[in-house]
Amino acid sequence: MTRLQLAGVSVELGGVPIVTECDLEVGDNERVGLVGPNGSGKSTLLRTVFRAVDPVAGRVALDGDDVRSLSQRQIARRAALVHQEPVTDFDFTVEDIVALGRAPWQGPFDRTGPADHDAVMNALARVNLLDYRSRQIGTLSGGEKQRVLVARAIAQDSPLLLLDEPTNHLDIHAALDLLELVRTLERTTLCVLHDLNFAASYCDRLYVLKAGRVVAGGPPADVLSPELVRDIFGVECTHLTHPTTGQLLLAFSPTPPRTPDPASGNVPLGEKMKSRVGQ
Ligand SMILES: Nc1ncnc2c1ncn2[C@@H]1O[C@H](COP(=O)(O)OP(=O)(O)OP(=O)(O)O)[C@@H](O)[C@H]1O
Repeated sequence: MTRLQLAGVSVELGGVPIVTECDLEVGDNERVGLVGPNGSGKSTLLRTVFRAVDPVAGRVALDGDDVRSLSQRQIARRAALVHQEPVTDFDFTVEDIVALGRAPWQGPFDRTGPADHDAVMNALARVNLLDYRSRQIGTLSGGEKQRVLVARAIAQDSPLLLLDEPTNHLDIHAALDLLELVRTLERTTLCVLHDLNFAASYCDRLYVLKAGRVVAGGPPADVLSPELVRDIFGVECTHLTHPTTGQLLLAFSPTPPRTPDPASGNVPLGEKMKSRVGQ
């Protein structure tokens, strides 16, 4: 049983407010998505769970326990993170990286035991990377490295999964496979997603962040209204129904171009590019 709660969380970085008074909850076995424009604070919110950054106000709690009262090991036993940074440690094999997921369960002088080995092999099999286990991590493609990070989180065997753009680098087949895999893991999940159709079809509930504030929360079909998508992302969106699954499908089109205003320096990107190529 795992529940994540963020209550009134505010974060400052370098003295600048990045996240302001965020309330967010992920219930046991729920899959919750976090969406919002680039720079809106999604990764920063995830980072508060691991105390990579501490809020200046509010509380982050795992199963009711303030994360500030937990050691890093205790947090890692409850929550695993699949982050965005590329893995570049050339000296490590794929198996070494996935085995790091077992560290929270091992004592300082423990050697990797049969149970750890089984967990690592099982995790590699779940992401179809068993044949890659002896490869140096630096020799893998971006999508393969992403799957290694997911395998590490599976091996970590914590009830809460935090995923920061897990479909980054993945082709459409691999992306759908990965989302389906995470669904079958049946863990409590908070997932940052940029693809709103993935968010709509994969998540039970969504939160929308804008400039560090939670501006909407609820079931995807309610949250991702054409009005909200226009307001938050600046694009037009139409709700369709998938012909076979019956799920919500969002179709996007650009908003009508804004009138360029060179005097204010507020020139849309497309206009800037045209002027650069002399059109
Ligand atoms: N150490 C820092 N000092 C100052 N500002 C920072 C620092 N780290 C991040 N930021 C800023 O915080 C804001 C939120 O960043 P964050 O990575 O949380 O956004 P995000 O919503 O995850 O973005 P993206 O979708 O692009 O990954 C950004 O404007 C970023 O530039």
